[in-house]
Amino acid sequence: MTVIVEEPVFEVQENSKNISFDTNELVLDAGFVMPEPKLLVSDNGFSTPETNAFGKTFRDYDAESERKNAVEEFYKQNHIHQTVDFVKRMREDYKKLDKVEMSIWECCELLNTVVDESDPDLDEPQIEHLLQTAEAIRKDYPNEDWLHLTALIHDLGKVLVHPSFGELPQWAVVGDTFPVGCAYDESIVHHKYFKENPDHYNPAYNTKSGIYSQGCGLENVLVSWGHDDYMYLVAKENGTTLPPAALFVIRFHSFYALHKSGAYMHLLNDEDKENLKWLHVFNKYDLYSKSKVRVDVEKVKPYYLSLINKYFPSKLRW
Ligand SMILES: O[C@H]1[C@H](O)[C@@H](O)[C@H](O)[C@@H](O)[C@H]1O
Ligand SMILES: [Fe+2]
Ligand SMILES: [Fe+2]
Repeated sequence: MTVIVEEPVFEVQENSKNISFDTNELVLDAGFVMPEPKLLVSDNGFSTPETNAFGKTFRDYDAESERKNAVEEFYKQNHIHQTVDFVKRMREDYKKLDKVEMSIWECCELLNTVVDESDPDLDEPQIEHLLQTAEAIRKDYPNEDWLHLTALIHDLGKVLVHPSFGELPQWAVVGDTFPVGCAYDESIVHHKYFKENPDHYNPAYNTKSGIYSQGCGLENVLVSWGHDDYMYLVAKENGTTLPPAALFVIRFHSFYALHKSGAYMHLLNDEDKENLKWLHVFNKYDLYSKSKVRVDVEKVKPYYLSLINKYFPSKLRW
């Protein structure tokens, strides 16, 4: 599907500081010119902070903090209730997109009241996180406007907690995601609570590949239901012109067992492996831009409105 013009030169350097990126280009047969992420070391890039706004290291689910117990209780509920049946039901219902009609920006504004109970690193309203991520990535990738918009919208699916979107409980909306229908990898946060999930005892679902086959492609894998898959469906069904890598990033950005721990690689196909490179880039900004520093919404709004206009219809079905 993709034609590689130059050898990929991307590599992930987890612990590096002050890294920025340059790009080579990939040409898609669909006509979109897809850049290839390339890692360069420079002094101008986004530097990843050592600690979060609470003085702890990022994604430390065991550190004593004011958020620890609530986050653990969130994952307990999430791990007990995300089953194959539940995911299938949610996908069926939400792919109808019959709940609401609104623009992307209206949806961003709706997130100004939503605080994510699964997140040990942030207790700010979600609109802050969207803008912080987008502005951080924009500095390092000034020419990749599709990536700026991807960052702006990646968490919009969290509106599922809103009454007009079905008012789903947080365990069905936020938090890390993982495949259902096969064994839960040990690297998943608070893994022990899967013992209370009925699928854990189903022999069809509890082997390494479960109901899937080697290399089947993530497209064919059911992933726990939440804001990622929902926003992917919304973007795709409303005919976005964002490139495939953007849809992949939106759909799998919470799948930390894959993009951080390298689990479930046996389910990926070649296209997934290409797209994963952009997800690694994206994750750095998604995670480490979380802070108490606010973005001036009115100042940046015209820029993001122009991107929304470029890649989306003015009103979307949600
Ligand atoms: O708590 C967070 C939050 O819900 C994010 O939106 C999600 O993408 C992350 O995977 C998760 O760790
Ligand atoms: Fe997210
Ligand atoms: Fe995010």
